[in-house]
Amino acid sequence: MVSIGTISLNDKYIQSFVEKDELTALQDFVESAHKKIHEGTGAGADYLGWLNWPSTMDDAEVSRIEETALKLSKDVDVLIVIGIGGSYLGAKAVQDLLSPAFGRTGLEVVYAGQHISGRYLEELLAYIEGKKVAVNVISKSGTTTEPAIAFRKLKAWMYEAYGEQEAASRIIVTTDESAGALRKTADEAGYVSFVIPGDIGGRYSVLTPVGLLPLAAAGVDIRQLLSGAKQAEADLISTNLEENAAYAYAAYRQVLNARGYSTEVMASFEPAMAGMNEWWKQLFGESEGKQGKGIFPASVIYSTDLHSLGQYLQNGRRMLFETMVSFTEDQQQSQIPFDEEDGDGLNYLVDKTLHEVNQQALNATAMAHHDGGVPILQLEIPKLDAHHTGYLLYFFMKACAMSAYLSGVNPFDQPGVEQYKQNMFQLLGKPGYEK
Ligand SMILES: O=P(O)(O)OC[C@H]1O[C@](O)(CO)[C@@H](O)[C@@H]1O
Repeated sequence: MVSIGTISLNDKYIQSFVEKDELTALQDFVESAHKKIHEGTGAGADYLGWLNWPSTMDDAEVSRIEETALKLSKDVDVLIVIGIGGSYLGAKAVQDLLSPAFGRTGLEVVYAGQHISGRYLEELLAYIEGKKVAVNVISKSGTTTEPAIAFRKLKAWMYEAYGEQEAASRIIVTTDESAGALRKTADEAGYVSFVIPGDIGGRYSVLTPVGLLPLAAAGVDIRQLLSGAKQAEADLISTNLEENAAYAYAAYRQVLNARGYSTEVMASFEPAMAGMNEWWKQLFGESEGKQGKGIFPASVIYSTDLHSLGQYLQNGRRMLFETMVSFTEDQQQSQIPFDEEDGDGLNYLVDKTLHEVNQQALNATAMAHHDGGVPILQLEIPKLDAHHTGYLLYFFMKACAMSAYLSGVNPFDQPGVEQYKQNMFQLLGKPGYEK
């Protein structure tokens, strides 16, 4: 168990697969990768801005985000966040994790520009008819096709619905400080704008205005989110694998990968984690999947997926390891009621809460999958709130940088994402892409 700091790494169900020596053998490599991260001596060092971001973010900018969100909450029914990949996954992940599943009150935050579905966009346009709408378009380049199409359509709708001046006051741009098509548009049209720091890539940008503005608009306490990340920044500094759970997680991943466990399944027993799983998949998938290397990131929500993928996890091809994320505190104390007839035979559980039952489901699944040949890492988080969510985000970013450097790749580029774009531009006849 590596438990210095807020998140503990429980390695109980890994010990029969990995010898302690295998992990400690990586200690020197961890130290060298740590230098790459902290001294900026590795590949992609121009994109290390996220490392000290929680402790250095300008407080006045946090206030400006909060003020903009407050104004939106008074003037607007629906905020449409337009972006793809790292431009929206973090905000959606945190919003889904921290907002109630039902009966969300206040400003509604919805997403567009993550795909080219005409059906989705037309349904969205029909949905916002008669509502007070604002748009936050998020794109560093401003030319990514999917969000650019969504923005063009929504902008046209807004100019038609509100007229030029009011529509412009309802558009907020988050983009590069000085470069790119969207910066030019924002400056020319006089849109309110926020800056994506030049040294922070999309998938590491959730704690910048990219994630913070939509989250503040959705009612998330962004100062608590940042305070958790700041604590993680301070905690996850040791190079000792016995003291730094993020580095131990990264090192275990690489040991397992070397043993042929090439797929990692992120598993949670909390359905609100589904969005976080998607954010995590982009973070690790884009950071590590290159040069023919990388652990394939997959995800499940249990118990739901125990009744779809559970069979495969238990008895299928043995190239999987699981990372189970759980929250320790029972925040709801939701009881199972007594039933006189006990037709379902559940009366034996009446003195237990759903949290306790769910925790035993996790233990039972971990035991079963372990016995079926699946190594399991367990990340234990004390509580599900904004502070601990901020901690978790930073934990994964730090672990990802370490893991990618350990595997010998640049954690901060994504050259492979271009290939489909080139083909698509050629097929669509974009000028300049004829060949
Ligand atoms: O912000 P942009 O330029 O629209 O790019 C969107 C996304 O595309 C990527 O560059 C590649 O998937 C991500 O890192 C980024 O979040």
